[in-house]
Amino acid sequence: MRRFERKQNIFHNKDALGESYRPERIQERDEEIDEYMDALQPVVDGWEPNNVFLYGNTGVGKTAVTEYLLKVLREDVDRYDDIDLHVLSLNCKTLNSSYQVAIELVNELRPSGGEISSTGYPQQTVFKKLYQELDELGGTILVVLDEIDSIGERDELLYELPRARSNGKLEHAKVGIVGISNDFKFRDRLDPRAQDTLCERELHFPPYDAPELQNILESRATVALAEGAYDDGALNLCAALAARDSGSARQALDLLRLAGEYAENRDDEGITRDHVEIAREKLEQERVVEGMRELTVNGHYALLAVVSKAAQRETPCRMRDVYDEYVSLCEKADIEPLAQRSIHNHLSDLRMLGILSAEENRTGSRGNYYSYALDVPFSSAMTALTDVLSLESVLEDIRTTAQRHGIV
Ligand SMILES: Nc1ncnc2c1ncn2[C@@H]1O[C@H](COP(=O)(O)OP(=O)(O)OP(=O)(O)O)[C@@H](O)[C@H]1O
Repeated sequence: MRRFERKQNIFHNKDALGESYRPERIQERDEEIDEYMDALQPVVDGWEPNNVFLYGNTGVGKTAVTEYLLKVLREDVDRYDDIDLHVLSLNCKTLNSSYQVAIELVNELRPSGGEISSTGYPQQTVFKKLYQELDELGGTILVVLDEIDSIGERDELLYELPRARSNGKLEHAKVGIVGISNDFKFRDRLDPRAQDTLCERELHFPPYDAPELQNILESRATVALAEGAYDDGALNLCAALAARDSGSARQALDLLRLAGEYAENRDDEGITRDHVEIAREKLEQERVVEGMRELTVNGHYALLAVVSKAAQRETPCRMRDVYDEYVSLCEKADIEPLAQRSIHNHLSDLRMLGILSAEENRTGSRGNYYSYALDVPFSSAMTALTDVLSLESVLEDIRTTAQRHGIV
């Protein structure tokens, strides 16, 4: 039987490529950090904090920069005796109303054993309890709400909390909210009053380009990887792939970590571009499988229709043609097809998930239309569909057609 044996020829500190690692230094965000520091300056000056709203795609450093700056801020305000700074951080992912967020905040502020139950109170009672707790703590309190968009339409807390002091509900505490989101539409959907308060200072974090990701990776690789276990080529490719796809540092780091695992499992001496290519395929595959979980059966069929068109080398193809293909697949599977409008919505979802791409074509007087194509490798989409659809003969036909057209 094989036994475990320590392998550390590739990784020096693998955790440094993981999600929980806090980088010592933040690369490529000098401008955003400057703006962010300006927004937080009133804290150091002893005034009421600004409310700050940070937005940008996933993996572009919103959380990393926030954690880094709050650490610096805490250290720096230590020099001033008259500032008593507290930071309350909450990820709102599973909390979808002001009520739930307020309950979580109250419970975070209360000693263990003194928590309140998550149901059964009128909202204003929970808010009142929150103000009491905040006032008891006193000083300057920054409430960091990550993934704040989860709060949805019930966003009353976002305008009531920042106004609590001026409305006489807080006496001792000066509260500021730092909201973080990767949903670009969230801000526009907010109640106008909440929008005015929360977005007092807005900071946009744009996606990273390849040279920026290269620098971030280089700095992380020196901590995470063993000396001589990687070359610029491998880092370059991780940076280029992530920049082309999403501009996310998380994606670039994931690629590097996975490529390192492949190299390690195969007892190779260092990470090469080939390992990165394998890692890319694996990550893409995971993304499709993950995305597929969110789809209904008809979403799977909509994707199958595009996959079938791709097998015939007929993508990008128009909605009309995707729909005809979808109807014919439904007939083969003996299911009732949905109307074209619904399939259009499914294709939009697939596009949002990064599984399909859509190209806009201009036709002049007759308006514009979209052409759809796969945005993931054909083989990844096929594997994911094979897992969720029991349609062996249809899938086999598509596979044969693809082989005939030289698509693998
Ligand atoms: N400028 C940077 N310098 C160093 N590391 C970075 C930088 N930007 C991002 N990272 C790293 O990339 C990963 C993702 O960053 P982070 O979690 O901050 O992204 P985010 O914008 O908050 O994403 P999400 O919206 O998905 O929460 C983390 O491991 C983080 O340490």
